[in-house]
Amino acid sequence: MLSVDNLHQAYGGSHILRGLSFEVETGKVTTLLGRNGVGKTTLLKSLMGLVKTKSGSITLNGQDITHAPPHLRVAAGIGYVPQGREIFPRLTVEENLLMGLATKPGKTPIPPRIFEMFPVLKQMLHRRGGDLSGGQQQQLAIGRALAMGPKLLILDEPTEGIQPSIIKDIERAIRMLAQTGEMAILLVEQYYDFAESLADQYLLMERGEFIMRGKGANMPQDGVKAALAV
Ligand SMILES: Nc1ncnc2c1ncn2[C@@H]1O[C@H](COP(=O)(O)OP(=O)(O)OP(=O)(O)O)[C@@H](O)[C@H]1O
Repeated sequence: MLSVDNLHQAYGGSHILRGLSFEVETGKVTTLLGRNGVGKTTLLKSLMGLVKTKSGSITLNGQDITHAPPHLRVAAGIGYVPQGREIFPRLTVEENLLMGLATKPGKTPIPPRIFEMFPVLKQMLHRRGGDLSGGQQQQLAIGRALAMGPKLLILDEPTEGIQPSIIKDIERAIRMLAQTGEMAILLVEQYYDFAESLADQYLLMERGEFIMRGKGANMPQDGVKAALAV
């Protein structure tokens, strides 16, 4: 589905991503773990075309998108939930969700599944995004990314600063989305238990390189938690 080959990226003189290669499969959750500042967000930004790739390639469903601008990557089927959510605070919940449909023909309805998954968005449809709690905003950001029916859903630390009950709702939603078999999910996470519970495949990053990788089910025996804590 998504295939990344020998990806390098640098900010000015500082080399951030060092030869990353991996695949993300449809119907599966791939979890990317690593401590603060190792390059996780930079990798996601490279996948979205928000920072330039120095060398290597990014292929989505056989299409080379290494140098494609962000809007074409969205049109090609990548839904992105950025760190810190970045919803539009002055727009209503409904307007935020409609923004997610910008690549679709006018009058395309908001998929009802979003409201089934996150009923609070229906209840708060006409409230301003900025008036929602952090957890509700995270649900809104995920709903907005889902509106256009992505083939690849990328989530950057969706549990950051969120209360435990909403973390459970988000976990359930991600598992359900993977099980539909309609999309691949790439999840960046520092909250180990959440990451382990969802991962089909894991990648552990340290200073712009993968230092461990494997099946999600092997995370405990591979000692990923301890490696993260070092
Ligand atoms: N625009 C930028 N210009 C220069 N350096 C940057 C820029 N953005 C990030 N960096 C540096 O690149 C490195 C990787 O940052 P990145 O945000 O990708 O890490 P991260 O693993 O996502 O961390 P976190 O979990 O804290 O978000 C850090 O050393 C950071 O200071």
